[in-house]
Amino acid sequence: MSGTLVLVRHGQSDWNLKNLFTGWKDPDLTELGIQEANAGGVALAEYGIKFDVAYTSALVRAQHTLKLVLDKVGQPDLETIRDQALNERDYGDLSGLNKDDARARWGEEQVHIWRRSYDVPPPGGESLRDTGARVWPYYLTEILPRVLRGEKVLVAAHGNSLRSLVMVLDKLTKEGVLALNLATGVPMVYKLNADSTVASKEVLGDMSGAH
Ligand SMILES: O=C(O)[C@@H](CO)OP(=O)(O)O
Repeated sequence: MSGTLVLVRHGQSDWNLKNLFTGWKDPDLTELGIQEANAGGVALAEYGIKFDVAYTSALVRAQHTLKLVLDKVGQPDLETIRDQALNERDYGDLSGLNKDDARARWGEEQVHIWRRSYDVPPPGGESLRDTGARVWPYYLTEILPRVLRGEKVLVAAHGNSLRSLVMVLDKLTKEGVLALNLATGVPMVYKLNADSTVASKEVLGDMSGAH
């Protein structure tokens, strides 16, 4: 057995609440988002884990989530590395638009394809494959080596940047990833083998609450 990788999606953001495509825009957490992040931190504290390092994106909602989780696990001063490689998928021209307005304009099916498909990019933005093309190399070169050294690594990031990672870790197909929605503030605990394959996955909470 090698190390442990914990992934957590940020809590509800102001733009999740307003039902706006967010991408690289930078809203903070709502009150509910703060509660969700705190609940994730409590779940990790009860699980009994102490981290060696944390990673997050260049966006406030993920950084704020990480801070709340680290406070709950009693490690407020943990080494933290921020990198835009872990940012949310760039939503391009959809950024800032209301998701219901987009459905009315382009149709339910087209909007679902932009939101959840593997390789269809929203206009001017990144597909999940494009997002994975920056998340996965960052994971392989920066995060995975530390896990393989036996460290316990926490990553606080975003719905789609984490979907691109979970797709590979869980060996999901292009079709399988369509149905993957990550809940906000619910930690996913992966134990990795020395060859970097997944030995076990545990979800510390209810995955039904995606925004
Ligand atoms: O707006 C976004 O950036 C994301 C995450 O909230 O939305 P979606 O659920 O469409 O991937």
